[in-house]
Amino acid sequence: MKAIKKMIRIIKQHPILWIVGILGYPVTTLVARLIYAYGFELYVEKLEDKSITIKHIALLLGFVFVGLLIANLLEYITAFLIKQFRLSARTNIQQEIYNKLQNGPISKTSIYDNGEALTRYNTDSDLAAAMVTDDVVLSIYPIIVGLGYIASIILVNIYIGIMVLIIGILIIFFNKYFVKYHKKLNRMHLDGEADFMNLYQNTVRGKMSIRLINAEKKISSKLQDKAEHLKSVEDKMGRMESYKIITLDLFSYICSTLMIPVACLFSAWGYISIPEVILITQLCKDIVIHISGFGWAVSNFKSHEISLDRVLDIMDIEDENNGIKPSLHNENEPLLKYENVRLLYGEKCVLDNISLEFSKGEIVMFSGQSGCGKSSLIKALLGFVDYNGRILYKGVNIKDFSIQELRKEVAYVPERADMFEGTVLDNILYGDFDATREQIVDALSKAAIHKELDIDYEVGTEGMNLSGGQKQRVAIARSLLKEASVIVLDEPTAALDSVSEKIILETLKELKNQGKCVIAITHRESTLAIADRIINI
Ligand SMILES: Nc1ncnc2c1ncn2[C@@H]1O[C@H](COP(=O)(O)OP(=O)(O)OP(=O)(O)O)[C@@H](O)[C@H]1O
Repeated sequence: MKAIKKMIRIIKQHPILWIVGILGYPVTTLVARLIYAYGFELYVEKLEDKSITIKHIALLLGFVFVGLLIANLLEYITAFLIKQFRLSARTNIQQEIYNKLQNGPISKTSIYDNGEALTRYNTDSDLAAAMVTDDVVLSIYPIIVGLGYIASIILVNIYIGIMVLIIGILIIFFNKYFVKYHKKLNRMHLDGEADFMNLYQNTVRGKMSIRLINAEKKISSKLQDKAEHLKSVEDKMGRMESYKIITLDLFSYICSTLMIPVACLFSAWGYISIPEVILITQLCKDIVIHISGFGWAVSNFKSHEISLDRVLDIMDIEDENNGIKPSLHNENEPLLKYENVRLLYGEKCVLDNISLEFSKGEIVMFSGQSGCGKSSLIKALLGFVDYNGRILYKGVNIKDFSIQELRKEVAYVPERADMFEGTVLDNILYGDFDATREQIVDALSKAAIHKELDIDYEVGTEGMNLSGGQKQRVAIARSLLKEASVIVLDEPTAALDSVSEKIILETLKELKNQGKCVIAITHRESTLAIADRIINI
């Protein structure tokens, strides 16, 4: 029941396509088989009253042929529909995962960075889509077709019908053990894959550091260990499938074969005719194969459910708050106020009982021991770290208005700024796509970058063609275009020479004179010198 509730999230995307695709295949197969059984029954009647003619045989063949042709055509169409649904479900899941990772709160989404995000995006979304489509079709198919057959056999001979039912229940019971084991293995496999991808990506990015510390062999053996762990889980999965074939399938075949002598016995006792023996044994074989197929489908269904859970973990994250727009500044209120703020990473408290005020037209700098929580304190303002207590902007609790609107008011230059594929100009324009050429040139010169870099210079993937200090200054130029009221800079001068630092400090003073509130984190004495207030954390 729980699984169905979870599946509905995905099915809701195209319910009609799903229903027709899921039901079409087993229903058309059943109809085709029933047409065949009906034709066979008519044939037996004619045989029994010895009135069979070539015309009857031709009619039977024609009847069966047309029936099967129509059924196959419908089967083909429904199989096509379910395939379409599966592909669109996978794409929709992937899009939702991507959007959630972009729009969900950073404090909740960052645990899915790297390999974990990739595994959930690729493997889990595919298996989750397979669960709501192929696994459901393969589970429903034997139920509908098997029950239809059992009903027909019960109609022909109630004792044989009940025997088949008992065998079916035994097979399903037997399969329970495999379901549990399959599920456990699948979880191990997905965790192992994410773990492997995490290390793999991490080492590809960090290849320079790895060479510098001569750790190639160590890292490569670590990666090898993880790959071997994955392989051993895959081996176990393969072995489980083999055990299943030699136990469950063998059991099913023995049962279906045993039905032939049983039906003959019933015939010898005069309960059923010879043609009925043929019909029953043929149907019994079919039923037992279907029931065993049901066992396989349930195993897959249950183990793929883990993937559905893993994609729902991400899909259920709520977007960042989209509350009201900020109200006008009440001149009596400080521009920004922290009230008894307690910063949290999950259960871990980083800073407690922080109360601070910031006004327009001032430069406030934070300094303090590494790891004491300076960056986290300003990240809370931007919604990147969870906290208790209140942060007020223009007198309004920031949790009450849209985080996107708030971010328009606050420009943030992190310690390690992200660069995106494209030119210096492309990267700066993220601050304001409508900026004029004069504004861009002005921002570049205030960020002390205009003499060094041409605006059409390609920054490369993740800014690999720029130095650390250049990246920082491009990020400062980007933030200057934003025209924000609060400018927050994390170690803005740490990677700069004294000439560039001087230009940046002049820019900060200019921002202050324009009535902006400048907040910076720094350890550098020369930078601290221009602060109106220094707060030691
Ligand atoms: N995503 C995270 N999850 C859990 N703990 C974190 C996370 N990010 C930071 N921390 C912890 O929070 C504490 C404060 O980190 P923060 O980066 O705010 O310190 P900082 O004062 O800015 O340090 P530095 O001067 O070295 O940059 C540290 O103990 C760090 O281990």
